Amino acid sequence: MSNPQDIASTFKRAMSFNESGSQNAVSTSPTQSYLSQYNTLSHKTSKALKPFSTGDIKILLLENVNATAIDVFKNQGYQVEFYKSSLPEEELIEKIRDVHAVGIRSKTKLTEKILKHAKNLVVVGCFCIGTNQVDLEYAAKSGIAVFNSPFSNSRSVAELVIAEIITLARQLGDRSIELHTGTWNKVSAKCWEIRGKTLGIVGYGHIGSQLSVLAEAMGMNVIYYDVTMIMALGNSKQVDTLDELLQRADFVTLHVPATAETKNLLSTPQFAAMKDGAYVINASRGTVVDIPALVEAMKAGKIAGAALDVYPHEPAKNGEGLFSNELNGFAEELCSLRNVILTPHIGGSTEEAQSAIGIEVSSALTKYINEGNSIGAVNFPEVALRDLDLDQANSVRVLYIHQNVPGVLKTVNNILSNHNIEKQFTDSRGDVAYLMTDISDVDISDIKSLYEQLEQTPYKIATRLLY
Ligand SMILES: NC(=O)C1=CN([C@@H]2O[C@H](COP(=O)(O)OP(=O)(O)OC[C@H]3O[C@@H](n4cnc5c(N)ncnc54)[C@H](O)[C@@H]3O)[C@@H](O)[C@H]2O)C=CC1
Ligand SMILES: O=C(O)C(=O)COP(=O)(O)O
Repeated sequence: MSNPQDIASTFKRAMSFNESGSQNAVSTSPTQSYLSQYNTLSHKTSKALKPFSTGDIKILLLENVNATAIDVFKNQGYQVEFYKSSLPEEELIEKIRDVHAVGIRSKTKLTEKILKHAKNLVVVGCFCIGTNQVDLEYAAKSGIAVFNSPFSNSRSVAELVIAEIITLARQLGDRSIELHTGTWNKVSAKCWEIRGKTLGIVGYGHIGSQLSVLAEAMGMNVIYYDVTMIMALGNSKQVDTLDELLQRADFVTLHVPATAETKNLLSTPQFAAMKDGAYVINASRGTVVDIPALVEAMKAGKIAGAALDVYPHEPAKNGEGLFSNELNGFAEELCSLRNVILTPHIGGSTEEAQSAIGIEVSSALTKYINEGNSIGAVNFPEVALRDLDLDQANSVRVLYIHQNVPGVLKTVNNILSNHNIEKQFTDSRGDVAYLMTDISDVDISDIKSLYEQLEQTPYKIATRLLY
């Protein structure tokens, strides 16, 4: 990973324009920006025509994103506004209006309704794995790139699940609650070793496969079901259907994303298909298990225990309970059941994971803001060029996001044709395309006109010039 502090310094030319377009020197003190850019997005106000330096970049961080991220952003000279929790919708709409980047975790929903108000937003950072909380398609069509951390908390989740397998098998939660409330209850009935038992993993991606290795090391047999064919690690075996997995597993654990296909992936028929006395673990998303159906299966004695880390409606901040959201109508019954472990979405909540995610996602955002590099974006064409050649006189990087239709490249290159094109790279993803071009021999007085011509092209979504 490149040192984030180096990123801005690759753009050493200290120039900017004021609103009348005349040239100004920008301070190059270590805490200030070296970067100048024109920036706008198609639906944004004319205010965005005012160029800014990195010191003008505003970052909104929600949900207690790790301090490592704040350090990375502050080292760039960005302005950072930080909140420990997610924000209510109305407040979020207010806060998101002016910012260039927003950092969230799994709780904050960035819907079309909210993103519509984000007039200057260039990039979203999900400081977690899941990106289901963001309207990725609307973001892409609005020229907003979204990044996440694909695996920095995978190990933390896998370790939590290992702990839960043993905790359920030995009824540790119940024994602990009993003794905390004064009852000595020494039992071995229906308490098991996990050695030799079968773990069924649904979703054999980063987390599922990591868990597979740990579970085998403890003597479990591992089978897994995934919609794609994936290489088996160790002695684990892929099965052809979810039903086969459910019929064979003593423990079923879910590691799939929240999609339309995974909604209620485990419901009444699936619980019925499972072994009598099997256990269920869900640390994926709250939509994946039909909790009322789970409650019924547990009350009937079919399922011997469950560990849930995620819920359909999670509280916005610490201190609130599951009961505080009336949509969680199942909460009371769930809490009354024995051998149920309920955790507040802490699968990825370790010091190691959070600090790694903080650095990884903030660095990706910084590279995108400062260089236009979109490699790793989850919703966006992936484009990068090597560093802008600073020895090259009067070079400018043109970042141009547009609708993916024929003829755009011709139009743009016509506009750029008075300059030497040093490097150019384009990529498309669905309806959106992203063109990055380094041009040289640009007289500084031409930049504004170049920008305005690009802005007037018919299929433009957003234009930024870095120089
Ligand atoms: N509890 C927590 O704190 C955390 C929860 N998560 C959740 O765990 C999920 C999985 O994370 P990763 O393993 O990193 O994701 P991943 O993308 O590496 O793996 C997901 C796997 O699920 C498979 N899959 C998708 N749809 C499926 C279906 N209908 N049936 C069977 N398999 C299906 C995919 O092919 C893929 O192999 C994330 O999407 C996130 O929602 C992730 C991190 C922390
Ligand atoms: O990484 C994920 O997808 C998670 O679910 C973890 O979410 P969090 O960062 O704890 O809000």
